[in-house]
Amino acid sequence: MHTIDMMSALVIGGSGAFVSAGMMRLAMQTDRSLRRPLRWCLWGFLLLGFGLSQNAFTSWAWRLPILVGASATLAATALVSRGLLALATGHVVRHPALLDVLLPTGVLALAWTQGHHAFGIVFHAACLAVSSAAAVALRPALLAPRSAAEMTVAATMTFYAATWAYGLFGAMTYSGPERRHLMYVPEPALSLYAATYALLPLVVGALVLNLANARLGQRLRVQAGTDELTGLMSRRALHEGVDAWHAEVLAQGRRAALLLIDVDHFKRVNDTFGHEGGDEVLRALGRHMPRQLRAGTRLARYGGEEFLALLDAGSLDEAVQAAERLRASIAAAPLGGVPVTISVGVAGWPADVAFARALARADVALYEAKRAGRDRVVLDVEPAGGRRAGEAAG
Ligand SMILES: Nc1nc2c(ncn2[C@@H]2O[C@H](COP(=O)(O)OP(=O)(O)OP(=O)(O)O)[C@@H](O)[C@H]2O)c(=O)[nH]1
Repeated sequence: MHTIDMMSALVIGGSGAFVSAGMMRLAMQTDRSLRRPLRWCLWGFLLLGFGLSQNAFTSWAWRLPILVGASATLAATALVSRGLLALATGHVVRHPALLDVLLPTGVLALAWTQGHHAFGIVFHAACLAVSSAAAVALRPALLAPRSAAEMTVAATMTFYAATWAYGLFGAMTYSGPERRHLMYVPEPALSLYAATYALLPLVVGALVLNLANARLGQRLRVQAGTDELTGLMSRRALHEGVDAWHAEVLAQGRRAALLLIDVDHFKRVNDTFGHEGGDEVLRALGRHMPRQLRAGTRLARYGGEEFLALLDAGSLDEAVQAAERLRASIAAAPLGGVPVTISVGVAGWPADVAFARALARADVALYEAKRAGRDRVVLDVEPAGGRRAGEAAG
């Protein structure tokens, strides 16, 4: 009865592994960057499907299929673990993937010559070693997961390692006749094992896809939050956290200030040095400006040659001084081989004022700086009774 359960499990598990291999093939087409780990999983599932199904269908009298099935299962565990590890933690195992296939086959072939009991023990010990190594490597994903997918993968690998540990115990204490299906756990646990191994290829396949999706989403989020040319925060990323940042600064009893920064006569830079030369200046600004501003300042590329810095300062004067230091440092040294200057509009962002309103005030101040001759910093004075930007600082 249990033997038939095990055979059904091998058929179901084998089919599931082949379906999972197909899913890996499809996923590889959607995203090239994850091709390598997905390819390892694809080969792993193919081997697993082959190993499980040929064990279900070959004659009971043959012992060789047991060796082949065991080698395929062990190699599959190593390959899929390698893929899961790369997807969950970014850690890439260095040795060639072929070793994951050849090494288990060699070890098991040696053990096979020592009879079924020794073989069962070595097989379980090897599977336990491979799956435990993966579970240990995935520990960060279990203890401090960045996504539910990561945590589920780590939990599944831990569970999988535990099943091999119990299997090893079963193989070591087993003293009956040779079993064909390699599972030497006591009879009552056999059905549970059958169900587990029937479901596992599909569960792990779904997890691999989930993890690949999470990786992809993470990469897209980073890409969306980063300006491609300068490596600074994108306008969208700056907008996302802006209100929380404002509340935090005010809660600390500090002033929030906006520095709207625009490169002067940038059209001339492009006209003289070409668009590529202009891009190089923007890249150099992306490297230079964060070094000049205090750590923790949120700096984004806001438009073509326009940048926005969110500053927390003790006073608006302090913010103006920071802007002035930035302006002077850029005027003093050519960036990307091109001498450029910047104009900066500074505005305070008081409590109960919307971000858009504070930004509009910084824009007015920037306009004043341009109008007054560029290469300067102008502080906007929040209109009280209609005072205009530039009057206080100009
Ligand atoms: N190379 C390069 N140029 C850009 C990029 N984005 C915008 N620009 C150029 O920046 C220039 C901005 O020109 P304007 O808005 O007229 O201003 P300006 O020449 O800097 O003059 P002022 O701002 O008045 O000092 C335009 O020529 C845009 O084509 C970019 O990503 N790379």
